[in-house]
Amino acid sequence: MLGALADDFTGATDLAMALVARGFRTVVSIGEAPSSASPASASPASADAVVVALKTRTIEPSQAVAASRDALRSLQEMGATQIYDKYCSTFDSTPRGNIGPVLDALMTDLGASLTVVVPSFPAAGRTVVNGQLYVHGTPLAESPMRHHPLTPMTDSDVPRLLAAQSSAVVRLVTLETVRAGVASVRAALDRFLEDEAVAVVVDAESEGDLVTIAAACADLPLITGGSGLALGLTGPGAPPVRLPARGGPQVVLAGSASVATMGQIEHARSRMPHRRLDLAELRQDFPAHVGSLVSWARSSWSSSPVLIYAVGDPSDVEAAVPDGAVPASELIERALAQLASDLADAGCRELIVAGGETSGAVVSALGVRELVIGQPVAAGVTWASGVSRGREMNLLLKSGNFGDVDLMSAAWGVLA
Ligand SMILES: Nc1ncnc2c1ncn2[C@@H]1O[C@H](COP(=O)(O)OP(=O)(O)OP(=O)(O)O)[C@@H](O)[C@H]1O
Ligand SMILES: O=C(O)[C@@H](O)C(=O)CO
Repeated sequence: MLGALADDFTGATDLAMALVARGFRTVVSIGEAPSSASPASASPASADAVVVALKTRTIEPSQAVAASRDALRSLQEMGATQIYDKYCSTFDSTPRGNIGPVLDALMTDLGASLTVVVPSFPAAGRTVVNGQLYVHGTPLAESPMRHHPLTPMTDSDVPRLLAAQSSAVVRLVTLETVRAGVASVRAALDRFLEDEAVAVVVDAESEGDLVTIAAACADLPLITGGSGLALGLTGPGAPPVRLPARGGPQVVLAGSASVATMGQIEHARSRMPHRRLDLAELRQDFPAHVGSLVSWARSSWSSSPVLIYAVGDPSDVEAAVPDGAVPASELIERALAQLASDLADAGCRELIVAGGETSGAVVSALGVRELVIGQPVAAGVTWASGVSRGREMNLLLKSGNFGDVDLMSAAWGVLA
């Protein structure tokens, strides 16, 4: 069995959909290893891959390490023979972590002397050449990720980013070696082996490169990267699951401030009823503001999906927290989580959530323990289903920068 841990929930479904596409019967477990009450279609006993969805990207490094170690232990108890540490294809992190500290801890616990670091995800425009991470051809530090509210990325050099937060010796394998084939990559990795733990950043520009890298890493106890590396893995050929439409009201909750999400919000605003969360009102009377949005959604959702969002324009992002106030990110995550919970109670069984941190807050509030992966929607974006308070719900957890501009209105059609 392949055991994986993802540092956010959208990343978990991104990886799981890649594994499903490669023939793995895959279960996504929320926050911990699966229970025995998994859906029969993907019970952990019969799973070829288990992805544990964590919310560790931006928490204290020590907490991220502890949660990742717990997840590793559970995966090992379930018989995982290789571990896949999934982080963002744009290496979202701060100089303190959490990619490095988690990688260090997993290497120690697994007794791994060497691992690879492969953020590339060419289908979503993320490539690594000479250790430099590009987003649709633009260096990461010049891309909109520079202005991310929680993990602003101001350097494009993956070895340097990693070295700042990891105690492993950091090395690089360039594209030339990758293009020379599996044996060349394997030989390069072997040459880097030394007494200390070694993390090797490996260039990849195409899916063919990722297939080569995955083959060269088949024997490593730990591999790390975005979801692209999974394209080189091969499962036993389990058929994909087709989720049914659930009927009833459809809701979009967007906490992401990413450029792609803003474009999708703008597109959706001309097609569906919409409201923006008001930070001042949330600070003044949180329950009243959330309550008014619940009433508005219920009176608006009979003939169209409804959209509630946090950021429609970059100027909506709160740069500095007013003195003594709760940070905007915390308020917005709490508000969207409460809205998801109240709207599910009011009958919503189909929900799109934009943003990884946001998805973590929403899915936890819904009490969903496991996700089954259904129909793909776009690169890295998929429908999934989970049980919330005894009811099956269809959930689409969208990474901030993923999906076409019409995703918020078009994705529902994939379920029909
Ligand atoms: N107006 C705002 N001011 C400051 N922070 C905000 C504002 N609106 C939203 N946020 C916060 O920004 C963060 C966005 O992170 P989230 O992971 O949800 O989206 P993303 O980074 O675009 O997605 P992903 O991680 O999948 O790429 C959330 O914590 C959210 O609460
Ligand atoms: O790898 C990615 O880009 C996504 O799965 C993600 O983690 C964004 O939060």
